[in-house]
Amino acid sequence: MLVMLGVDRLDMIKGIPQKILAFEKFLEENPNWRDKVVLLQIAVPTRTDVPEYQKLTSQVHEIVGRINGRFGSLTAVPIHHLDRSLDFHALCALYAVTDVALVTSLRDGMNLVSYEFVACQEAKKGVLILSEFAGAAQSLGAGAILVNPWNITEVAASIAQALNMSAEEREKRHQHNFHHVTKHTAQEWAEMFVSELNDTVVEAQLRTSKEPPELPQNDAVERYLRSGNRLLILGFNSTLTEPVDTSGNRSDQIREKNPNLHPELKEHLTALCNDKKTTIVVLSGSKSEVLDKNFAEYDMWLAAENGMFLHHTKGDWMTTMPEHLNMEWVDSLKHVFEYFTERTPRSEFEIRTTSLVWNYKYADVEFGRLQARDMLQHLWTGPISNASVDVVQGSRSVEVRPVGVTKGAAIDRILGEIVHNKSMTTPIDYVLCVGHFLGKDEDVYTFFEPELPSDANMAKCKPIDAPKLPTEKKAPSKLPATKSGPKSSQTKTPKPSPAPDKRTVNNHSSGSSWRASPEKVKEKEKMAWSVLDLKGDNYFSCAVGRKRTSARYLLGSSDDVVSFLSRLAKGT
Ligand SMILES: O=P(O)(O)OC[C@H]1O[C@H](O[C@H]2O[C@H](CO)[C@@H](O)[C@H](O)[C@H]2O)[C@H](O)[C@@H](O)[C@@H]1O
Repeated sequence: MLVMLGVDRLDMIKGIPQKILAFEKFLEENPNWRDKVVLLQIAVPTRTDVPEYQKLTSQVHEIVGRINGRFGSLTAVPIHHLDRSLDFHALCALYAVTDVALVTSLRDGMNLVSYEFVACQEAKKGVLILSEFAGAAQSLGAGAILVNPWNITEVAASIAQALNMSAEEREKRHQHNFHHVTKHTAQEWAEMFVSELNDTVVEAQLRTSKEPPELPQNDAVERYLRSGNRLLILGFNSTLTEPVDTSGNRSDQIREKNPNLHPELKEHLTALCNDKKTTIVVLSGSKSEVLDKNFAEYDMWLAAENGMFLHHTKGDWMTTMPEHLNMEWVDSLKHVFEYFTERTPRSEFEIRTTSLVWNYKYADVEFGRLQARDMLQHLWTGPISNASVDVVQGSRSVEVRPVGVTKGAAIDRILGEIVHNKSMTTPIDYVLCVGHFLGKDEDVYTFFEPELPSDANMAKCKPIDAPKLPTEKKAPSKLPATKSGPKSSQTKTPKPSPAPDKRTVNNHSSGSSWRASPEKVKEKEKMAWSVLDLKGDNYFSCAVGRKRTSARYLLGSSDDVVSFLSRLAKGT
């Protein structure tokens, strides 16, 4: 005898009459199954004093009675209907012995029963028939048989399909759902929720914070000249690139897809890169190929895809990606990005190794914004509703990346690698961090935030209670002997691949891995911290072309960045 199970509050939205009627139709059409399957319906009483609910109870009892009368025999009753709840252990036991669970909600926010059923089915690998109108259909839909509960014929056919399903197919479907239920736990949800909540706090602070002042260029140049070990972190797009017309006018002029390095920067950048006391890192969202194309000739560090890939222009690319970066969501999102790219003239869609980016910089601004709004709605209610991803909305773009991929999160690892590679023993005492970064990536500004500058006016311009990392980045009295540190074994070039998690080879023993072991990463991060001796006045974070920012200062455009860098290079 196979067991089918329904567990619902006895409520109109649960579609209990529809479920029982579908079961009746199934028995009608499949006489061979009579006496071989039983439907156990636990109908937990609710709002029993409300006449509509009393009516529903009578209606259900009447249908159950009729069906049992019609298909029952001396030895078997097709439906066991219980107007009661069960204690949790009994319920779990019941879930575990069930062959087919039947959820026919006409409307349901989520439907916990489907998750509980899947969680208890590790041994049995039963089938879940699930209403497409239950929220759970979004996450368990791929493993379940989805039905429209109003369509009695369809539900009856699905019951037949479930009962006759081969063991292999049951296993496959179960594994899909079991993986989902065990991976996306309440703990994971809570972490994501808190992280999103924190983001909204940061965004709100940015909205209410005062506009920072212009970069005090004279002071920044003077301090640069007086310091012994400088670190310059530069963004790429709209920071070091030639200005482009993004007025949103409808023009069909042909333009390069990727922006190019500002033509007036070359000479100054060369001079800065050749200065032994200066280390330059271009930290960009762009792919490694784009950065190589623009910066290969300079003696500097390139950090592509928001710091997930790193190399010195004379060395090989390596990854700084966290071990378990999940990119499973990419495939289900691609078609959404394609859909909006096709329908938004002059918008672009880029698949990076660690993110998907839709950019409407060159499209009609108003139309682009409307499309972006629709796209976000589409994303949130569909493919990413259960994925650990961040949707990063720019002024003219939408990006999706795994949670935790930000420039600020990567900088620790980048610094560790640079300090180790250069065998740096003099503390870094000057940091300039300039970019036209997305809000999410502004964490790179706060990463370096040391003590507040002595200037009282400056202090006022800082966002109140902005989230801060340790208040001062200071070297211990003794610097580590970095020269004897282990040599990096990361020696491969990142190749564009749609599924980076598949190529995170961690073959330390062979020495061919291009991901450092967690121990090595930690060691290098520690090293980075120990060579930072940054006083507030020697720290210049600067947002380009933005007004609301957590950076200390502003510059208007990439033209201003070039002119400032030329002053640093010339020492004027
Ligand atoms: O990472 P970078 O190379 O330094 O560039 C910064 C970001 O540039 C792009 O975003 C900017 O342009 C978008 C399109 O106009 C706009 O929506 C966003 O607000 C800007 O920040 C790029 O899309 C990002 O991936 C870069 O991180």
